[in-house]
Amino acid sequence: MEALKKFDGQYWKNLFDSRVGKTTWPYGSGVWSKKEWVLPEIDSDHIVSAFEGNSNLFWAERYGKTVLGMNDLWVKHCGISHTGSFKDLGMTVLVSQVNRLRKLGKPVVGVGCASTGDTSAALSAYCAAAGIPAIVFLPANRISMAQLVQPIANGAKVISLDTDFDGCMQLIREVTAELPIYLANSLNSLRLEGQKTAAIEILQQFDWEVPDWVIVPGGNLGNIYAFYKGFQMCKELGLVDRIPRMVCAQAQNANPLYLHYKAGWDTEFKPVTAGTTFASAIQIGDPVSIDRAIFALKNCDGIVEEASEEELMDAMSQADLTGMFICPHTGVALAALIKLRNSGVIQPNDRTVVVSTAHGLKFTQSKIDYHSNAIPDMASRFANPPIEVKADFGAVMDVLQKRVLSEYQ
Ligand SMILES: Cc1ncc(COP(=O)(O)O)c(C=O)c1O
Ligand SMILES: N[C@@H](CCOP(=O)(O)O)C(=O)O
Repeated sequence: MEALKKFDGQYWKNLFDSRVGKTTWPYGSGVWSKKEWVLPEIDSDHIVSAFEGNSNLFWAERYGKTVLGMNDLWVKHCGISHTGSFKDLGMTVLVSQVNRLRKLGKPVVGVGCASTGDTSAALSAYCAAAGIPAIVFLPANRISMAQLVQPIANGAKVISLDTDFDGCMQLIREVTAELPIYLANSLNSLRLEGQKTAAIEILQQFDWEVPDWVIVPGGNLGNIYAFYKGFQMCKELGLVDRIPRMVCAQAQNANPLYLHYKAGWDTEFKPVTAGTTFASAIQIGDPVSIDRAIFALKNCDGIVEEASEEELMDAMSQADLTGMFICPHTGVALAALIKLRNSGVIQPNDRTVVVSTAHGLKFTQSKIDYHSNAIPDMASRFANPPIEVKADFGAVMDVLQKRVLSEYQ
């Protein structure tokens, strides 16, 4: 920070703005366009990048106005990315550093992680791009098919374990303590250095105006800290004069941070056994970045909210009906927003950013189940199942009359 403070806020804003929309290596990446703040000393030739970042900050006009009575609701689509989740932002940094270490002759034989599906996808892709062996520990039958196929296709060693994510995490920590395999989960701060650029990017996309709220779905809890760090650096280095309040949103079935927040922060943190949730990538009971998350939330006057399965699926489905195609984790964040709007904590004119963490196409089975009304004990209020019609002109006209034209009469 001392070195960065030699330049003023305007210098950094001009530098970062000058790199947007260019392809100059490596600054065309949203992460590496902030290289001086991320990993300044790495040689550009050692960087492994898919030009990640620079993701769409989408004005959710229809959803905001019709569902929440809000004018200034935005969705930061971090999941519209190389491997379909925000993990690319951190993985480019971690794998670049490993690439550098290997080029310097350090004994790193491979990189390993435990994963609920997105970290493994990102690790496998970046390692494959650099020719570095990747080893991923996955909880058997707990991740989506689209997520599972990603490391398989990218040539990683996929170890499917008969345990949950927390069990996989425990094992990978033990294994990497014994073998020269580099640990790629978010307790490695290189990951967070990359992920923090999404926060800087939000400020940049708002022309360095600070939103009132940023809502982030939380699981292993690295990302909420990464966002805090990005915002805080912008404040400390003079690019903005305040930071937003943040909300960490958890699934009710995997809510250890929420329980800790409700208990008043000062009690001892108790991990939980995470239950099944459609937001499967945040089915985590013993988050590795718990201390960082608490630090971040305390320092931004943050809030933790939770969402039931029905609330998160309804929120996701209703958002999809306004043209988005979001993942269930983003549904958790939107459900938290609905609660905070209803309780008056978030005001109609507050500028609010919901962080969308993965692409909806990775979680199509949950959408199919919802729209087929196939989820037990769920009303699926926004289900839109296909209408099966005989291939006959009269039958088709009949259906259109009843299901389409009648709505306009
Ligand atoms: C899609 C998705 N959303 C949210 C999260 C939560 O991020 P974090 O683990 O950094 O809290 C994860 C991973 O945990 C994820 O894969
Ligand atoms: N959702 C994550 C869980 C692991 O998180 P990490 O950020 O610590 O790697 C995943 O996709 O694996």
